[in-house]
Amino acid sequence: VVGFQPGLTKMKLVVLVTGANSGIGLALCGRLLSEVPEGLQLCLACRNMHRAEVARSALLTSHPTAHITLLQMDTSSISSVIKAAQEVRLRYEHLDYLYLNAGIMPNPQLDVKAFFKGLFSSRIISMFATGEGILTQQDNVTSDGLQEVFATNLFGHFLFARELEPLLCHTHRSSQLIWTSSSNAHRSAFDLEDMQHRRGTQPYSSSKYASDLLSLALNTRYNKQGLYSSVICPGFVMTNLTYNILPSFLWTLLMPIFWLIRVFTHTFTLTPYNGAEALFCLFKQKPESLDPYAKYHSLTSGLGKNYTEPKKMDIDLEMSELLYKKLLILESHVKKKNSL
Ligand SMILES: NC(=O)C1=CN([C@@H]2O[C@H](COP(=O)(O)OP(=O)(O)OC[C@H]3O[C@@H](n4cnc5c(N)ncnc54)[C@H](OP(=O)(O)O)[C@@H]3O)[C@@H](O)[C@H]2O)C=CC1
Ligand SMILES: CC(C)CCC[C@@H](C)[C@H]1CC[C@H]2C3=CC[C@H]4[C@H](C)C(=O)CC[C@]4(C)[C@H]3CC[C@]12C
Repeated sequence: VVGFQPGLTKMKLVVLVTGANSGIGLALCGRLLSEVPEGLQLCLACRNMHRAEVARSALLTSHPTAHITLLQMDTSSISSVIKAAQEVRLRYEHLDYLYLNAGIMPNPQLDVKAFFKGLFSSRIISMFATGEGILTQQDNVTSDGLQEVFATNLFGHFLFARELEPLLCHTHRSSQLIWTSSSNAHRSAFDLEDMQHRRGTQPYSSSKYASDLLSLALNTRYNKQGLYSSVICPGFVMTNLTYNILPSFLWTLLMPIFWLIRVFTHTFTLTPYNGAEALFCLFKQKPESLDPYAKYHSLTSGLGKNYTEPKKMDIDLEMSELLYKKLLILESHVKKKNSL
């Protein structure tokens, strides 16, 4: 196990970040290490170990005394998630922070007509802030027979957190689950009868809305056991996830315009460092003080100042409970199928 030192977990805060080898996840790791250089046992959970090694080396270059371990996990694969959770249970007695950040938006398509229509409507600011109604994706099916976006962004994380329950639930010590959701999460894209979004063209929005609902249900279930869940939106950030939407030369041309747009909507955080603001902010908050109905947004002002703002989500308890029950049924189904 790369960088693993038994006994270390007793003194340090244990933080595990999924999708930690690039973008917002990697930026968060850098920010956490700058905040608590010595007091952190950081575990980077990544599907690609080569990229994980590169990320670990980069973090160690800027934080040479940091304790960083790696964990192989593909959140879209049931067996990989179960195996990774087993490994975490062997390594640690307790997890203080579990950042559920890995995510995909495969084959994104910009609806150019809807975009230009939106440009000349009153929806313009919200269109830029959320991307609502102008982006579609083409989903795939995993070898477990699940929709890939649902499996990667939501279900793999759900299963992982459930498998880590003994490390997350303690009456004398609190733990935090922090989901990287999105302002692109919309109720209209989500259907309880089709929670994997097999039929629609907005699996990304659906999976993020599901994570907002799930976070609420987790709070209902687990707060008494010291586990708190919250969701954040990093804003619009230039990362591998968004580069795919347009050709790279167009992004370069658009950059000055994006800096200008930031004057009107602070949601254009643009860099992974800025996007990680809300994730970093929640690290410093008492979980009991957080609002389970709020999404915490990373925002960057026209002058480049970062801050975090909570906004009420369009979710309700009844729907969150129904989703939770459906996820439990799917969990027992996939475990049975994998003979677990
Ligand atoms: N960029 C943006 O504007 C926004 C991003 N977000 C969310 O932020 C999160 C981070 O994305 P971002 O940093 O932008 O994009 P990146 O593509 O840079 O990061 C995504 C991370 O998730 C990992 N990942 C993807 N699929 C899997 C998988 N099956 N198993 C394990 N890890 C996986 C990637 O690993 P690998 O290198 O192996 O692909 C990578 O480390 C995502 O959840 C995204 O939805 C939310 C709102 C806006
Ligand atoms: C001149 C045009 C071709 C410029 C098109 C710009 C759009 C491609 C982008 C404008 C706003 C962007 C987004 C906003 C919200 C993001 C959301 C929070 C998320 O989770 C994923 C990515 C976004 C939808 C992002 C995607 C690109 C834009 C629509």
